[in-house]
Amino acid sequence: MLKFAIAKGRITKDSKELLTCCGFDMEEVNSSRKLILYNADETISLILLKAGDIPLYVANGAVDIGLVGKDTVLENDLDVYELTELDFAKCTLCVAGPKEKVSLKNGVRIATKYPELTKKFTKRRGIVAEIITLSGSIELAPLIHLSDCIVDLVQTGETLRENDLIVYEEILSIAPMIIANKVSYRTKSSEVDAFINICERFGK
Ligand SMILES: Nc1ncnc2c1ncn2[C@@H]1O[C@H](COP(=O)(O)OP(=O)(O)OP(=O)(O)O)[C@@H](O)[C@H]1O
Ligand SMILES: O=P(O)(O)OC[C@H]1O[C@H](OP(=O)(O)OP(=O)(O)O)[C@H](O)[C@@H]1O
Repeated sequence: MLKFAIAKGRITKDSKELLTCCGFDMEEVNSSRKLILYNADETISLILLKAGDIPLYVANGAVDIGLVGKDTVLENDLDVYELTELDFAKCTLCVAGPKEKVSLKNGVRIATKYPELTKKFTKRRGIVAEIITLSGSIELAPLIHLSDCIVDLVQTGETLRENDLIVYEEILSIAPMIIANKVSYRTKSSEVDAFINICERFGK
């Protein structure tokens, strides 16, 4: 049986077609409080986790594969295979801030859920920033002067618009991706390949 981790919430909803095709009952996926569910022919177990924990579960082999945003994979930088990127729920990791533009210079205060990616970005820029790590509602930080600007995901741009913020710069394109445990990839190769085929068919 293939152990497949997915984040509860947004990604699960966006992956409805894929999960249905794998034989999962979406009503059960969306309403059950169970954290492990099985598909119809019991070939795949679905492990429901917080997005940020998935790379760790995959890296240590507690699960075989995971469907998780590229942002989370890069932020955690663990030893997993990055197998394929899917073509839905795309967004962009951006630097954003108040309309009266703040310059990205030494000492700039950046709020983010992505401290490692932000560190890499500021290093590439040759600046030393104060990185403020938050776990949500990132757009709030510059509004109440906790930070000067933010590094966060932008999809429709609605959250920025409604909070009078603008994109300063795009850092990285983000899409959901499939990651695999390195041992599982060898020992369960036919199951993993079959699963990837379904993902690529339904993730486009
Ligand atoms: N606005 C968005 N548009 C498209 N994809 C997004 C968007 N926001 C997040 N994602 C993707 O979905 C993944 C999970 O995001 P989600 O907001 O559901 O969880 P989280 O913020 O990591 O945790 P939680 O909301 O459970 O505290 C992200 O890692 C990212 O890849
Ligand atoms: O461009 P948009 O379509 O408005 O999407 C962008 C928003 O979506 C994500 O937030 P999420 O919904 O995960 O909320 P949280 O980070 O506050 O938990 C992201 O962190 C942005 O705030």
